[in-house]
Amino acid sequence: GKHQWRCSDVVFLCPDQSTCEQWVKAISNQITLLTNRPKRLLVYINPIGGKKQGKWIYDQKVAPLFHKACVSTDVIVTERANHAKEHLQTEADLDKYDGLVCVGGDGMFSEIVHGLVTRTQNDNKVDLNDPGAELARPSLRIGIIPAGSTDCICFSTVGTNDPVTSALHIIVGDSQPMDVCSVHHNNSFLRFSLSLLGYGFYGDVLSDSERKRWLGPARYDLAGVKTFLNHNYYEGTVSFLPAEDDVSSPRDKLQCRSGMCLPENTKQLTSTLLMPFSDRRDGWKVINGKFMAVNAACMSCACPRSPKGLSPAAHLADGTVDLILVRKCSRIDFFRHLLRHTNKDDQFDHVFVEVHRVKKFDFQPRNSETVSLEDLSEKSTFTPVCPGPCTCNCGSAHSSWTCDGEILPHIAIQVSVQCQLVHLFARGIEETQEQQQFVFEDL
Ligand SMILES: Nc1ncnc2c1ncn2[C@@H]1O[C@H](COP(=O)(O)OP(=O)(O)OP(=O)(O)O)[C@@H](O)[C@H]1O
Ligand SMILES: CCCCCCCCCCCCC/C=C/[C@@H](O)[C@H](CO)NC(C)=O
Ligand SMILES: [Ca+2]
Repeated sequence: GKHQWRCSDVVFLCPDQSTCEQWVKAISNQITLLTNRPKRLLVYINPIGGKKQGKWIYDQKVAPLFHKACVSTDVIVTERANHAKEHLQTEADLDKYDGLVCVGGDGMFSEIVHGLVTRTQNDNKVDLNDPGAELARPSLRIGIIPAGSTDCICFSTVGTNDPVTSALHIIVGDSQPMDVCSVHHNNSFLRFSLSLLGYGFYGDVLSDSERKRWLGPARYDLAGVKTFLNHNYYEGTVSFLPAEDDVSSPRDKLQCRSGMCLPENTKQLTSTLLMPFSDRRDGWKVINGKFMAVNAACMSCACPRSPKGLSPAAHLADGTVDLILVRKCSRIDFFRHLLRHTNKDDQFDHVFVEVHRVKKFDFQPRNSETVSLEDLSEKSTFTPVCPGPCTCNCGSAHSSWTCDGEILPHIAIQVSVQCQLVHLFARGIEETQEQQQFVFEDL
């Protein structure tokens, strides 16, 4: 139930010992032939993510399963932020492994993706600072054992944040391609975004919640209430290159399900992704406005707090990102919109909300960009950074971007989707039995 997998024992009865041994040998041989199953994994554990249970979860729930399945592991418990990233970038002997495992939350997974992807670009002499560069794809898959606060990437790719389920997807060698957004400031690479890139409301929530990390996962609730009460809006210009209209839409109610976002099914969607960078302004649209939030969801961003996610129909591996613009509105309207993140109502069905499926977008804050995080760091996000003296929540304030829970050092950014850049040990969210039954009856 609820996308959770469990181990189960199957008892085979046979007449004698030698038949039994033959069966065991035959089964072992068959399993050895399954080349998609990893045999050797490099595991990184973040001991301080979420409720600080990462090490316990791995030792108690995951390691025994890997042992049973004859998967050997090298385990590194991180000692500081960026430990895993730096190890992957410079030291790790990646040829020894069939995959990586991340025990932690979205921030820890982001570290591992940054380490692996940067290492792959260095090995292939690809310049990450070039926004038009075609990035090389890493050969190793990554498994996520959820042990964070939000675990959005695990939830959006598996349908649950359950360590045993994730361990079993790793053991059976599932493979799910995943889009990654690259974020640049001018010609300088800032970060990759794997789940939510958010300016305005979510940027402010994340800036504030980082100061409350000692509260654990509850920091998001407290920061959320505070940010909501502040009710800030921000002015800026969003320019974007839309995906082809006839392919799919963020409002088509077609949720990304297992098998949908496989390479053979997404050729049509990705065929025009490799356009020369000089042509980038052809077909672009520009929107100026006052925004409560500018959100870019590379995947649905489903998580326990928002079971359908910020963009329920976003696809994991179609080479697009859903750009959600929430314009200035009343507090009560914004509350209605936020509430719909948590229930089944359509969060885009408001006049002040628009959503676009795009391949690339730029954001430019009003008053042009000379503001960087260094300029902002001394000032609280809740004190508007205005050109002149100001005490109200006026539109000349700047927010900051949250990128998978990290704050970006710049506000003017350029974003492009790197189609299927990484692969996870996952298979996408499977239809539940009731959903399958429903489709069958419909047919
Ligand atoms: N040993 C460590 N000490 C301090 N920080 C660490 C350590 N190992 C990793 N980190 C950092 O901790 C940050 C948060 O970790 P993680 O994402 O696992 O948990 P979370 O923030 O609680 O969950 P979520 O991202 O799902 O909301 C990561 O950005 C990572 O860089
Ligand atoms: C009136 C009730 C309002 C409740 C609104 C709840 C909406 C929660 C939506 C959370 C979306 C999370 C998307 C994932 C983001 C992650 O990248 C990041 C790091 O883990 N986590 C957060 C919380 O930003
Ligand atoms: Ca996508």
